[in-house]
Amino acid sequence: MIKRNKCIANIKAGYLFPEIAKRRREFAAAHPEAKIISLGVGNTTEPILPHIDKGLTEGAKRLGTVEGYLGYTDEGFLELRERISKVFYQGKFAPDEVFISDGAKCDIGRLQLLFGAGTKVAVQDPSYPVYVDGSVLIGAANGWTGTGYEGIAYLPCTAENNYFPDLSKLPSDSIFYFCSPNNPTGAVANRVQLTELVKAAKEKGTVIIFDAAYAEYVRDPNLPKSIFEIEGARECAIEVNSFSKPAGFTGVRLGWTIVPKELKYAGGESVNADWARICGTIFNGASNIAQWGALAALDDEGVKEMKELCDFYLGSAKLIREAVQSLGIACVGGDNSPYIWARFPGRDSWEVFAEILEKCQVVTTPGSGFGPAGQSFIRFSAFGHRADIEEACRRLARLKG
Ligand SMILES: Cc1ncc(COP(=O)(O)O)c(/C=N/[C@@H](CCC(=O)O)C(=O)O)c1O
Repeated sequence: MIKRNKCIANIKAGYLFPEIAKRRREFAAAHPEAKIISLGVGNTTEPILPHIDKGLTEGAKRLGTVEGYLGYTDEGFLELRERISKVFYQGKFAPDEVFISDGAKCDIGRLQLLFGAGTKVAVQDPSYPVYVDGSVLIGAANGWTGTGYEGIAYLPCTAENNYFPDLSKLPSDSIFYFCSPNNPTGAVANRVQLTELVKAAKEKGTVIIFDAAYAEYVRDPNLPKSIFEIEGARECAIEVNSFSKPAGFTGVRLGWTIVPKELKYAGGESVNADWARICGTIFNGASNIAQWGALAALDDEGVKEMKELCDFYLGSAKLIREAVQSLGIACVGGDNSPYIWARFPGRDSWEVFAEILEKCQVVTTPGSGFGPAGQSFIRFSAFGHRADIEEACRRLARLKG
């Protein structure tokens, strides 16, 4: 009989968000009258705005015509790769450094293949679970020790260090997943911090995998939206990004990864060439319809619509932050990100999750699901219809006393 892949045996049962969905179903079954509101999974809820939606629908119609039909497009439409470079990176990347994908999570999973088993992995703690779970699945980390996975370097990002890690703890010759604006803390690294990060990575031979999935939520003009705003990043960083949160493409599926040609392995081989080989071998390209939608999102009208959508969710984040703060609960985030990170000192995150669900019929995300340093925190997501956000904020008052 075939033996089970030990890497899958190593991973704790249940990815975070399906576990939350399971507990929500159980609660709903026990309380059929409850009108549950989700401030949990960061899944967009608002309709795609007209100009971008027209890009998708016209793209779909094109497929029904002889002259418009397109099959496989491999690394993606040349025009889309050029426009991503122009709109987000001042044109400083050649099209063959821009890889179109079916989403940032999918690319994060595939990027693990570039570095494979036995690579040292460092993450911010807390952070998006895919970095750690993906590393365990590929064999770059081992079993659960009770507080974390063996082989992962967890770099705490806490109130005490203003949610920026101590880079002296960054292992050499590792890959370091860095997310800014951060999921779940909402912290955005400033230019000085990212400059320190690039300097440390180059000194240590570390590759930064910079996850910029929430970059379009940054509203402070002094805060960087990309690691490539920092001198020297081309030699030590890969950037992953997505249309999910700025355009509402969580179900449409369209992301991209930037792999600069300057990025080399220890032996001088090209990481960009290997990424092209991996994508060409196990990925048959993003949907053409999604790519036409992304092209619409990147013209002047589409860029305006993405800003409008992000502003809408940021408005909801502000309401949640005010509601949580009015309870005397310390929290961060929500100003340049759609997540609020609230601290419940001395409490177990899953217990607070259960209390909020019980008392308020509101689903949240327990901070411990993002890593050991997330214990005693709760993440509130601003992705919801405004009426639901307002109702959830009213209900949170039940936590008083
Ligand atoms: C830092 C970060 N990077 C990538 C993604 C997913 O991007 P896409 O695969 O492009 O939709 C996400 C999505 N996160 C949501 C959805 C959950 C999930 O993707 O597993 C959440 O944290 O609630 C993310 O937070």
